[in-house]
Amino acid sequence: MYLTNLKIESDLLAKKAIVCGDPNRAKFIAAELENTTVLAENREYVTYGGTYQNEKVVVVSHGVGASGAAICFEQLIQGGVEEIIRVGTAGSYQKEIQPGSLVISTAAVSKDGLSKQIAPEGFPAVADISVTQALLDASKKYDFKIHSGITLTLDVFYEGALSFPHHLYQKAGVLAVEMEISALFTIAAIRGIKAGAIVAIDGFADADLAEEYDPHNQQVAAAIEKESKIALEALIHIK
Ligand SMILES: O=P(O)(O)O[C@H]1O[C@H](CO)[C@@H](O)[C@H]1O
Ligand SMILES: O=c1cc[nH]c(=O)[nH]1
Repeated sequence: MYLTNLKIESDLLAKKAIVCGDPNRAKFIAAELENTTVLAENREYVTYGGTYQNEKVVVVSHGVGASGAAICFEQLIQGGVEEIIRVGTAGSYQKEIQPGSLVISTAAVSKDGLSKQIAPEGFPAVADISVTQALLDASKKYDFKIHSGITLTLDVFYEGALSFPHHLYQKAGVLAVEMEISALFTIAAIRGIKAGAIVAIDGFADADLAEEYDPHNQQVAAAIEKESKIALEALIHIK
């Protein structure tokens, strides 16, 4: 089957995929594979293939935002992918979750536009339990404090005339905010595949907590390196 937006023949894909927003991060993660090749490129969607500990894996960038990312997720699933881990970045809602930390998302609040247009109101966006367990197990190999809990998925990066009530979600104990996880978890549930997500914290999302936003510093780069290794390790050990 030819997957139009990814511009790839499905038989080039693997059953296991790492996805991330940034095409450069996909390249960085793919460098951890053996026999890495660029399989396809179109728009924000760049697909790498290779093996990790002898398992066939693809690494695919999905761009920024749930709607574009959903095209990527749907086509990967149409192409036979059965397990997907998102390796992202997010803004923290909690003072103790500092930039450079990692968060495993166990579920996401669907504040994106896409999820509510593909599933009924109130449909939960939940990570697959075996993928989450694999991420938690893989993270134990690193001497690094990793948080796990609920994240929030939003379409908004810059506020407009309306303010988003970040403080309510902060008060409710949501750990971090990003822009694609709820779409991934919702699509995975509807299509019957397994998905999970880990994010590197690159700053504080809420204005009350905000410090200077610098997602390109060394601390964040180190966290991205760590989450990439954790995700690859987890991907090949999902039970
Ligand atoms: O770093 P990625 O994976 O792109 O994730 C986060 O970063 C982007 C915003 O800068 C959004 O896509 C958000 O979800
Ligand atoms: O969506 C995002 C991603 C990273 N950091 C944020 O504050 N928001």
